[in-house]
Amino acid sequence: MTIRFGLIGCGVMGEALLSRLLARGVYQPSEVIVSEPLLARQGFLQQEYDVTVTADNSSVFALASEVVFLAVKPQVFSAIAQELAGILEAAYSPLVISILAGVSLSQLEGAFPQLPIVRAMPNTPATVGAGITAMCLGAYTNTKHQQIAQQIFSAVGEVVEVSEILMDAVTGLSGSGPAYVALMVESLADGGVAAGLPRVIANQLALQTVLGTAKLLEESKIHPAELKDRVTSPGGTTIAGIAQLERSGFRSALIEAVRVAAQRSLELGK
Ligand SMILES: NC(=O)C1=CN([C@@H]2O[C@H](COP(=O)(O)OP(=O)(O)OC[C@H]3O[C@@H](n4cnc5c(N)ncnc54)[C@H](OP(=O)(O)O)[C@@H]3O)[C@@H](O)[C@H]2O)C=CC1
Ligand SMILES: O=C(O)[C@@H]1CCC=N1
Repeated sequence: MTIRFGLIGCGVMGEALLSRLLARGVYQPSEVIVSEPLLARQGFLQQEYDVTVTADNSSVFALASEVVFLAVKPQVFSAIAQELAGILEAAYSPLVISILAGVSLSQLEGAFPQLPIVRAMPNTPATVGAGITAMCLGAYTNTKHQQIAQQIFSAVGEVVEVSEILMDAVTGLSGSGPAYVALMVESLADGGVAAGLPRVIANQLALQTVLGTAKLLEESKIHPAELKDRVTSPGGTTIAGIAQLERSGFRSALIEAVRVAAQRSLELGK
């Protein structure tokens, strides 16, 4: 079978995408080639997913007919672009999808001249099919490329299309956001332990509180402020907790976290 999908860099996000694409049957293992530098990691990926594995990024470009998906760290982007520059003319003209934080369409189009490019920002809940991806389309893309990217990211969750100028803000919010939420779950559980709960129970209560609240907001479509008001009894426990959160700058901390992460995304592309 022809190789249709090439993945350059199969770490946390690459593997999350790969496993779901295979599980959903978007690509068959025989249609996929993956490049990874470490022998041990190559062995694992080959065994686990039965895909073709290589250490040579140029083979990915030479063999993948439909999509080349870049999932390396932004810091190695220029090295990879240099490495691939020589082979681009001889290869197919695959759709290049990049999930590299901060790396712009113009940088990608400079590295892969005339190729259709999609810049995207998924997030780690993609691993369980509950991610959200924002994407924007490069100058050489057409409807078919848009559909391919939609199909790939739909396999791991929701997809929104945004203009490129918003991609750094997306990165600061939904790209990095799972880490903020994980920190919150951990801290809520720690608070429970501080208040006397056994750790296992505290972890379960914290996780389900975040999950349940997200589900309630999603299904009821009520504004978060309204939900907060519904929980907050006059003179009760919740308003005491909220007053403390406000004294500690909780909202401002989250607003600044997203803003600073967006700024960092912008810097990573420089
Ligand atoms: N983690 C996240 O939540 C998200 C990450 N992203 C973006 O996804 C990209 C990947 O992030 P993440 O998966 O977390 O990072 P990882 O470090 O987990 O994955 C990157 C992988 O690329 C491999 N690699 C390194 N150099 C090369 C090379 N020259 N050729 C091929 N493969 C190489 C690494 O191998 P080794 O480890 O041996 O160096 C590693 O397995 C980043 O650009 C990031 O901005 C986007 C959305 C969310
Ligand atoms: O921390 C990072 O740079 C990457 C991008 C978004 C999530 N992780």
